[in-house]
Amino acid sequence: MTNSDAPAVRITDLGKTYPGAAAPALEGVSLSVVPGEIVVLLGLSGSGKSTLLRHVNGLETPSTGSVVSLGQAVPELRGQALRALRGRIGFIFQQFELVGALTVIENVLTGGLATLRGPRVGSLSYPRRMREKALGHLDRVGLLDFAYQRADNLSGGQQQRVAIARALMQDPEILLADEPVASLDPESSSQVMSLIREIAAERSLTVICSLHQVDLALSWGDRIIGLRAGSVVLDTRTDDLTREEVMEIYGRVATTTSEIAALESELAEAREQVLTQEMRRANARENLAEEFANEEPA
Ligand SMILES: Nc1ncnc2c1ncn2[C@@H]1O[C@H](COP(=O)(O)OP(=O)(O)OP(=O)(O)O)[C@@H](O)[C@H]1O
Repeated sequence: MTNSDAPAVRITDLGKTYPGAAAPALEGVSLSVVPGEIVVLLGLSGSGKSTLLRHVNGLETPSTGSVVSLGQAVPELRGQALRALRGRIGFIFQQFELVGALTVIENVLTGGLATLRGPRVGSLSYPRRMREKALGHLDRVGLLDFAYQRADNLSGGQQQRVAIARALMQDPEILLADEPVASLDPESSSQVMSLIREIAAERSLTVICSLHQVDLALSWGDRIIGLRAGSVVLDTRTDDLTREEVMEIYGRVATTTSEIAALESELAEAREQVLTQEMRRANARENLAEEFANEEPA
């Protein structure tokens, strides 16, 4: 195998059981993702999508099996080596994870912090070349005019575009997206998903994205990986995949429109619960970040 044939991600027999959990979050998961591929993870809430994504950049450690990202055995990496790998893998979250009290450009600049030493306060404390790069990314996501506004003045769709610009500051080779449009309205969702696809094509990025929307997954991804209770139950290119085949991921055969509608309303409810929990966590994180930013130097 030449280097260019090497998978961007190779996962072999991955298992993950969280401490104290009655059942594994992942079990026997094996898959390879080739460079430039756009993969969607689909499955009910709790099926293991986030856990799988978080193994790709070492945010989780496997209980069994192996994860190789960009040629490196992720669970074996520590310290600087792990940080260096994470620098090559961008991550976009459902709740954007911006610091609302900071300006848009400062949020984007934090994406390049790993390359600098010491803390930075205010966009002018970053090198000029980084500010220019950040403005370029903001231009690419259509938000140049918003660069000096507070991030929390922007709509959800705009905030997610800022998060994309922030991820681009890392010059990532892989982009992981954990339900990036779950909290957006349909129009903003479609703008954000189109933007991710366009940017992935421009930069030959490998993308692994978890979604809840079956139709979006079918029209957007090159390949769908379906998870049910931590195991892969479908792994197929989207070209000749039908909606009914995809619905089988959800553990029952949904052939009629009303069955699909019932299942989707169940999904929407589950999503709502997750969203509420994540909003609580995001608020807590943001309060901490603001406290930290306002702290008097010792
Ligand atoms: N940090 C954690 N500690 C303990 N259990 C966890 C942790 N994170 C996830 N789990 C459990 O692991 C299982 C898989 O969760 P995961 O978040 O990966 O699923 P998901 O498919 O991403 O769900 P959702 O669509 O709701 O985000 C669930 O049973 C969940 O409760």
